[in-house]
Amino acid sequence: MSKTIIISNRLPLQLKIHDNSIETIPSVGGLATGMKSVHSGNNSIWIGWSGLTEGSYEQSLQPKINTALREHQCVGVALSKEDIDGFYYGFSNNTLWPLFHYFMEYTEFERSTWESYQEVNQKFADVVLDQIEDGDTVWVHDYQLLLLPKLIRKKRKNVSIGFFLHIPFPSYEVFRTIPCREELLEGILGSDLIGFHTYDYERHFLSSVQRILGHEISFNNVNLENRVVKVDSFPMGIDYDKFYNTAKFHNQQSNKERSEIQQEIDKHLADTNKAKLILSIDRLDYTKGIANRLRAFEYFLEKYPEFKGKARLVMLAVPSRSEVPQYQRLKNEIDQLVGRINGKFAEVSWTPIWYFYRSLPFDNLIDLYTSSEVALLTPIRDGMNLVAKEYIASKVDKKGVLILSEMTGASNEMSEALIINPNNFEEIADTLKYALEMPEAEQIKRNTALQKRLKRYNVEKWAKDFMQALESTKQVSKKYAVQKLSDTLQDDILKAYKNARSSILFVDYDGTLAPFKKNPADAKPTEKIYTILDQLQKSSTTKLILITGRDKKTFNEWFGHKNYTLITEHGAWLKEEDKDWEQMESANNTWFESILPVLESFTDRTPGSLIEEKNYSLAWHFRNVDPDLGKNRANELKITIRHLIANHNLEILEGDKVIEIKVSGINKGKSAAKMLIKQKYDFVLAIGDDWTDEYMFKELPEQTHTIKVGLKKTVAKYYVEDTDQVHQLLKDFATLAP
Ligand SMILES: O=P(O)(O)OC[C@H]1O[C@H](O[C@H]2O[C@H](CO)[C@@H](O)[C@H](O)[C@H]2O)[C@H](O)[C@@H](O)[C@@H]1O
Ligand SMILES: O=c1ccn([C@@H]2O[C@H](COP(=O)(O)OP(=O)(O)O)[C@@H](O)[C@H]2O)c(=O)[nH]1
Repeated sequence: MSKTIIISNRLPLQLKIHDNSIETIPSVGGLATGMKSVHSGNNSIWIGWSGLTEGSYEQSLQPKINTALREHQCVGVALSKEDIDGFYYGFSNNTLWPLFHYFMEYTEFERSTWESYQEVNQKFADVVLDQIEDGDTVWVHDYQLLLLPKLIRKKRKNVSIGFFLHIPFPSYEVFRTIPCREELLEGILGSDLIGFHTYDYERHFLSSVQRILGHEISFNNVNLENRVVKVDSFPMGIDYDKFYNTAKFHNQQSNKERSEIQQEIDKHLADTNKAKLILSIDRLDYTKGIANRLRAFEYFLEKYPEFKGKARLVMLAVPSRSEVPQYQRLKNEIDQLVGRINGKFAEVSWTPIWYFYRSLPFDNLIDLYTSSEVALLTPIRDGMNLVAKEYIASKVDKKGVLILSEMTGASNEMSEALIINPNNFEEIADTLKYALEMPEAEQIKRNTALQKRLKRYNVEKWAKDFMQALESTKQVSKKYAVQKLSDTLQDDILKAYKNARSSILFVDYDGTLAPFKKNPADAKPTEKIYTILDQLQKSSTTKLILITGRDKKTFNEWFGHKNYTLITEHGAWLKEEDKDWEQMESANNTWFESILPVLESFTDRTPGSLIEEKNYSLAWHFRNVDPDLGKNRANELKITIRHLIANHNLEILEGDKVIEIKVSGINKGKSAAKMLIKQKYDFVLAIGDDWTDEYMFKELPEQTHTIKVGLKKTVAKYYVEDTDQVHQLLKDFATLAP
């Protein structure tokens, strides 16, 4: 039975060793609770780091550790202290974390931590590969494991791989600054489905993939040579019922049953001078805007002194990544700020800030959520921010006001909150005043709408949606109605070829025999290509035809000395084996003088584009142009030359990143069909990769074996993954050739 494998840096439980016995502490974070529905039953395992470093405990404890993990269907990845320093504190949290949150000034690139990151991703891959079987589904989580999807796919082709990023994906302009940008993108693209919290992160990712790796994007699909990767947004939810029901339960508790913290808060509430509580909860992280929040609160008290003694900030900062220098500096800054502000404003019966630097158990979090009139969450950047959602879910009476930074992923879905720019103190101060004075009816109205949405799209729904989308990515090739050329199908085709008395093979060049190069002139045939073609050419019963959009001159240079049959410029020219070139279609190029100046003006203002002049056609290439600009200019070009095309009886062919203008009625389909009139063949095969080859696939007789290179929209019957597979196929033909 196939299983699901969840992989994240941290496991849903952390291990601690006390006097040779092992304590398992369940993780309370959103991910652990959210994945409960996926990580249940006997058919799922969770792979991650247990929190223990190699060498920090007696080796004899290892079996006990494994058993403790196994009881929770977990498998540990053993990491050393050096791994944690390089991979976790180093590359993950000193490079990727600040860069992805737009803190470029904190981002350090170090060769050694990058190496450690690669090694640890490989360690994760080794454990996964040990556990995985064909047909399994894998869900990889977060920025610590960006290389993992590719490492798994390299070894296991028949598994479904999903990846979800919990933090923002930055804009291309920021992402491009990282030296190992290609490796990171290629690592993620090992997946079948890539998920983000918001559409913005999704489009930033797609833009980087398009600009850095040059892959074609259609809607939210990345078209790789051999696969389609789906990219989508899935805003993570929370376990709504857990927060709501616990808060409800707390509200019903008697004084004695209540927690110590709650009793302290109750005392405060009973005070005649009770101040309204403004809550903030976050890990102590520079992305959370804690220092800004304190300064904004100070400004608020200065601007609206009437709130002195009437409002109090309760700030819970959870210790985090304390080995990273930026976090240590931030801790000092916050300690000082809290001290200064409290010193400046405190009165005998009131201090403006209650500051806790620790983590609190779940029940105490609920106490804070239910007792605070306002939540003030001001991250400078935050992938989602689950605290915002938890605060609203805990408001059983629907009273309370959420002030939320527009830089959080959560703000996209929580428009009924008071949304602020965390850098605008004026706005924060005014919004705080508005929140503290908001009529109850308005609070209830806003929170009713928010709760409804949070309850519906809870974390279980989020996980289910992701898994369903991953399942449906398997259907993509079905959508294109083209079948993968499996080993069995290939054997059938080879058998038919072997039995045929005469065969004809139409083989396209660029993207089929030779992979694309930045400069078309560089895509020269290799020795390997010549060897395969030479072998095929030897067969007395096979006619091999190279059919291309390229110009006669180039093909003559590359293949003129061979005896292959060549068709160039889509069918304008034909060279049959050792004969001379002959014109296949009557064509002229007198129209060049009207079109060339237009193409030149487009080339001048479109950096990276170039014109290819053939005998009877002109091609405008934009492979090396910024992808958006290229697309826009190509559309503009088509409109600009529309009337010229009509006047000269020309037509436009759209290839892969190329617009070609040529005499109407010449195409690969027509010329291939002409070759079949000359002689009868009982085996016909056509293979090509782009739009111009579709003419062949359409025009050739129904029984033709039509093969597309790459999984793209096509009328061909089968597809192969890449040029390597084409080489292999042609080699097999050559071996069988009579
Ligand atoms: O494991 P740590 O280094 O201690 O960090 C804790 C987690 O922080 C990050 O959380 C993110 O995920 C949340 C849920 O999707 C999201 O709401 C938040 O905005 C993110 O910052 C990190 O992504 C996790 O991997 C860490 O475990
Ligand atoms: O003492 C605490 C404070 C917070 N949290 C939890 O930590 C998570 C913080 O998630 P968020 O998305 O807000 O930010 P992150 O820390 O993941 O960047 C929330 O689920 C909180 O309930 C916790 O478990 N203990």
